[in-house]
Amino acid sequence: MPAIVLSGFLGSGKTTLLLRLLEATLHKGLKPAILMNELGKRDVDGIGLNPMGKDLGIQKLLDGCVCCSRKQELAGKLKELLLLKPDIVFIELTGVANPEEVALALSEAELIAKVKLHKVVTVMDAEHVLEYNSWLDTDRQLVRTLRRQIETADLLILNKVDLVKADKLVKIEKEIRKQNASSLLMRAEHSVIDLEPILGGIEAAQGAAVGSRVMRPGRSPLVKKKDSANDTYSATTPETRPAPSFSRISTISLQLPADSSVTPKEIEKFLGAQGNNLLRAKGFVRIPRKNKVYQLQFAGKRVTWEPAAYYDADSYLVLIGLDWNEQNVTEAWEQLVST
Ligand SMILES: Nc1nc2c(ncn2[C@@H]2O[C@H](COP(=O)(O)OP(=O)(O)OP(=O)(O)O)[C@@H](O)[C@H]2O)c(=O)[nH]1
Repeated sequence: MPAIVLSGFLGSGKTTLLLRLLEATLHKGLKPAILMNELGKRDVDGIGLNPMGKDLGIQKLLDGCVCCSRKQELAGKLKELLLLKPDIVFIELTGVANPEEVALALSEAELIAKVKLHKVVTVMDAEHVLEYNSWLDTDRQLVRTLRRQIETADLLILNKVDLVKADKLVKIEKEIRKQNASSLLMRAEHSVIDLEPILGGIEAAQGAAVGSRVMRPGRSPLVKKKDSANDTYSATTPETRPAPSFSRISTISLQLPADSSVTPKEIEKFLGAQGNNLLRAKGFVRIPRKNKVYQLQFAGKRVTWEPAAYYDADSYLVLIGLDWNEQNVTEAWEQLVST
């Protein structure tokens, strides 16, 4: 089973790309499966993920990162997907995952004969990709991870170009090229791109015709040692392992009572009050005045509300933050929803 790994910082457009890839895969008459990893305790992205009305094989790994705390579960989830006999599996990582870790996990003994890494795709938010160094400078591990996402990708997608002026795009591309000079770099709005560079060759995947590939090592000395027998990186020697992806990120799940009269504006103000500590927020909120559920997205410091007719249960938000005081955030939320 060929695997395509989707990486990229929180909110850059991975799920948006995943939806396009799923549609394209189905159009080709291929059967996709999905492994979604979310940092938060509750799923948001996987809800309503049924492109072209199809229910797809999907496994979710919540509440942690498949590259570290949930790593042991990766093999089990992939094996469950294999039982569905898909032609391809898409693995959407959390925004703070180092794709190298997943590549290593795929080369472990129990998976190596069954799952082959086909492509690593990294999606970048054009509006913020150059700011991460200064914005996240308290977490050097995280900054390193974001560099590795770029350095090790086979394909780089500079997404959200609608939010950036043309001359700045050229500057961003130059900076990206310093980190990865050779991989295909494409501009995109809402992750619309020619998908052939990602999906090309998958037709031949049935019967394991797509060969294993070696992950781009990039320029970092962290992962270099290749297991020549298997043409993959060795996951056995500790000194060759990539550094952990991040250190000071944590998530909070917040509940909104059914009878709450909190307005979208108040929620936006609450999110804004978290400043640079808040990296990402998403969830579902019923707005009583409209008697409708909306999906809230806070990504790259922008908030959007989309009607979510496919979701009709409790209101909740998942927040991902860096270096924050979880208790303060939770208390501020409780105060907001109780007034
Ligand atoms: N303006 C603009 N918004 C975009 C674009 N691509 C995606 N978005 C929006 O950005 C938000 C985050 O997109 P997702 O696809 O969920 O991002 P993600 O990388 O999967 O997010 P996480 O998995 O939470 O890290 C959503 O509100 C998208 O609609 C784009 O090109 N331009």
